[in-house]
Amino acid sequence: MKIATAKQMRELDRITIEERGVPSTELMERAAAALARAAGEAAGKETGGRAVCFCGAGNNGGDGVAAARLLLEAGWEIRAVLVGRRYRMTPDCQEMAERLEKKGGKLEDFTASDPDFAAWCLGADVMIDALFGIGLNTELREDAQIAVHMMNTCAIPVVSADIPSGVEADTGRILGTAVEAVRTVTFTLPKAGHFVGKGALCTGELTVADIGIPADLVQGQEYPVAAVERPDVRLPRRPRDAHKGDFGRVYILGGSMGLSGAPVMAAQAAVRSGAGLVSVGVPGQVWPIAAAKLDEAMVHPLPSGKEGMLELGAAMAVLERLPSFGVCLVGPGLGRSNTVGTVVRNLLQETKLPVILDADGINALGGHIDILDRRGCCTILTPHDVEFARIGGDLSHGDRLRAAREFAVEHGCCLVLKGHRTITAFPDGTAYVNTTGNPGMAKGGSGDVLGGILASLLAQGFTPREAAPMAVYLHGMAGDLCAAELGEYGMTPTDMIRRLPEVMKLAGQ
Ligand SMILES: NC(=O)C1=CN([C@@H]2O[C@H](COP(=O)(O)OP(=O)(O)OC[C@H]3O[C@@H](n4cnc5c(N)ncnc54)[C@H](O)[C@@H]3O)[C@@H](O)[C@H]2O)[C@@H](O)CC1
Ligand SMILES: [K+]
Repeated sequence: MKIATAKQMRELDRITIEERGVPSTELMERAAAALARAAGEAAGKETGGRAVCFCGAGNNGGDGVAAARLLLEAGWEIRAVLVGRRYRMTPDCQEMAERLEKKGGKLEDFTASDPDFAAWCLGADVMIDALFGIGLNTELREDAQIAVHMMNTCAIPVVSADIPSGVEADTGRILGTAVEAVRTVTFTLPKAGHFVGKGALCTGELTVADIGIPADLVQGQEYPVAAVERPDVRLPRRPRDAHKGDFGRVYILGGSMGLSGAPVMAAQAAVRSGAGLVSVGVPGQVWPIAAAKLDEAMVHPLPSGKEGMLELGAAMAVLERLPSFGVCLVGPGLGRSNTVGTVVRNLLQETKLPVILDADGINALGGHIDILDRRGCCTILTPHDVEFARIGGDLSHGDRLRAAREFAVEHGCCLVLKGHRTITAFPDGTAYVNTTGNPGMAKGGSGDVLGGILASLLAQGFTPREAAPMAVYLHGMAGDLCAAELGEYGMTPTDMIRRLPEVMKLAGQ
């Protein structure tokens, strides 16, 4: 699903109002209707409930005031409070306050210390958060912070208008504090803040309401960022006359003494996600272990030193084999040493094959990012935050989406920034945010499984743009199946590999 920026939303609203002649209050009424409906659903009541609406002075507040009126008309007891200055109210917010008064309601001033109001709130069925939407641009001030605190500390469901107040729409950063909603009703298109950063944790269940922005306008814009959801992932039916050569050859370079499981898991994941042939190169000392664990994948020993890590000669041995492969995954369990780093860098410089760099494969680029820059062919990096920092990624501003996109553009690579809501960014500045996965996947070995799935999809002929977001989604889906069956604590990456056939089957339907 496409994701719009706050700027794009403002522009869509503006054109609709100024050029298409749709009154802004009409848009607001539709937004309010969706909001009021969601509030009723969250409360489990169509009528007779009690709702508190916290409204800001901007148009997000206007949505809240209008929703309060709609609930009042539907037989609810409501209290709507203005958190902000009356003289700052936008014309549409004022208009909605007048419409509320005409129906016998009132937009009161929010008084944080009013015990009667607090007591009334405690008896509410639902709270509506309409403090700030896409217009939020600075940290919340004290009165707004108190209102957010009230919403977050009462055990009453909160429904947010457009985006939980306090969440920065384009980044998901929290500006001071933010509402933790059970539901968010956004308008026209979702925003990045619903999916990334802490904003993703505040959003609750997200619904997107059509408020009457003309479809041609919505479709006429380019949206560089999208969320990957179930309908976006579809595996084609395999040709009936296919043979194993049609589904590609994956080469995996990994393993070291003490890290023999990583290349094994990557290879098993590659096999389980459909690769035609999988070969694994590991240091000689690790070879008997890896070979004993792998049935379908073919394992061969590479020159290795005393510590069970690759020796310099490994680079040439691998390079001789690579021409018959479609993709090379470098890194799972390689370990860190100067020699390993040199082997990885030699490979990157010499092969024209698409390379996925994971784990210690990424670490080998620390201080040598020029090698990535000079690679004229496809390189996909799959770092977590620490690995990302080692190769110069900057997350200090808290905007993961921007960091990933900037890195991919600057270095001309595909970057898969792993974590909650993994981001996949491309050199043209586009990016995808994943929506599957759970904390049960935060275990050693999980990344090896992702590397294997990604290598497998690339070998099967999917382009990096197709393969990377899809691999991340399928990996998360396997994790979600495990969490549902086994729970987040006990599930393992090996369990995820076992669920891959089911995941691939579901994605093919
Ligand atoms: N006609 C339109 O443009 C529509 C707008 N809609 C709603 O309007 C929202 C956008 O409205 P606005 O642009 O008025 O902005 P908001 O209502 O999101 O924010 C209100 C205003 O508060 C000020 N502000 C920003 N940060 C602040 C802070 N920390 N403390 C105090 N004040 C702060 C800003 O000047 C901003 O304009 C959307 O999120 C959506 O909910 C919807 O009603 C649909 C139609
Ligand atoms: K809001």
